[in-house]
Amino acid sequence: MPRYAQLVMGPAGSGKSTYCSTMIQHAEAINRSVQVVNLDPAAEHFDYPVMADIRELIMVDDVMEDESLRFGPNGGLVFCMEYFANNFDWLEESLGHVEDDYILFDCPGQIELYTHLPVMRQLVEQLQQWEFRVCGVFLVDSQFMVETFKFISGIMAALSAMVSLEIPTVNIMTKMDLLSPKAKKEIEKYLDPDMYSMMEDNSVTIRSKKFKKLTKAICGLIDDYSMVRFLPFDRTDEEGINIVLQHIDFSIQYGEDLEFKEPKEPDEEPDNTNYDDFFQEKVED
Ligand SMILES: Nc1nc2c(ncn2[C@@H]2O[C@H](COP(=O)(O)OP(=O)(O)OP(=O)(O)O)[C@@H](O)[C@H]2O)c(=O)[nH]1
Ligand SMILES: [Mg+2]
Repeated sequence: MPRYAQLVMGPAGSGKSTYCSTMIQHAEAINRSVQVVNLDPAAEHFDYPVMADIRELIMVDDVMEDESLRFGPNGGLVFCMEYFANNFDWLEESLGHVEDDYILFDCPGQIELYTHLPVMRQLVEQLQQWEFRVCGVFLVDSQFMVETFKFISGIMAALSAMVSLEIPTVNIMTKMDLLSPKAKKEIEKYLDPDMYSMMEDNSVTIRSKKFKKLTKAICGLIDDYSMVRFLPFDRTDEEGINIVLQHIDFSIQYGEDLEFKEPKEPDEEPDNTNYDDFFQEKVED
């Protein structure tokens, strides 16, 4: 039986930990068992119960205080994640092996983890070896997405995670509840974007010819391959949260192995319908 995982990623402060705790509450409300693993060695506080916590293995503060290492916060985090990648047996032990597990991994916010460092990919490969079906969930703060160029850079970050991890990914715009009604209307066009027209709308503001060409090529790539779409995430909207969860479940085929219930026989069908006779008559005609 497969197990299921969501890798919750995104830039610092994009709402990863809040997403995890919202999902846990939602899962409880719909009577589903979902658990969270904290993979952020610098996490200070989060308001969900954890199944495992990377800080039991290693903490950024300890690494920074170490006289021989002398790391700052970002170098310290990279060191921690590399240490984690060399000690996956800790994770295996913490996860145990429960069939049909559904686990959210709350990842750190350093963007370099998703662009060029190998640790997240190693984690994905390891989880797949443990029979997990993994879905990437890439969060971007909607507050930073209401302008075309910010939007393009958000998309590029999501794309680089998708390309480097090679797993199905669902992109999410968080903190929708903070947007004004006007900004909400404005952001609709970014949820299912038409990159070509977006580029046309804004090309007046680009002065450099070279930069214009490059931006156009990037927009074309994104549009031609329909690579990035965003789902809105408002933590106060149960229905919206359910839609997000359904998209993720679909991408990892959650529920496919659940027992199928026979549909009820329709009442209106007469008991004495004899299909053999029906077809027999047709043939004879
Ligand atoms: N109003 C509102 N605030 C949110 C939402 N999601 C997150 N926040 C706030 O944004 C801040 C950062 O949220 P976190 O969930 O800690 O973000 P994170 O991505 O886990 O941050 P790091 O782990 O530091 O990278 C917190 O103050 C949250 O309360 C949301 O959907 N709505
Ligand atoms: Mg967090």
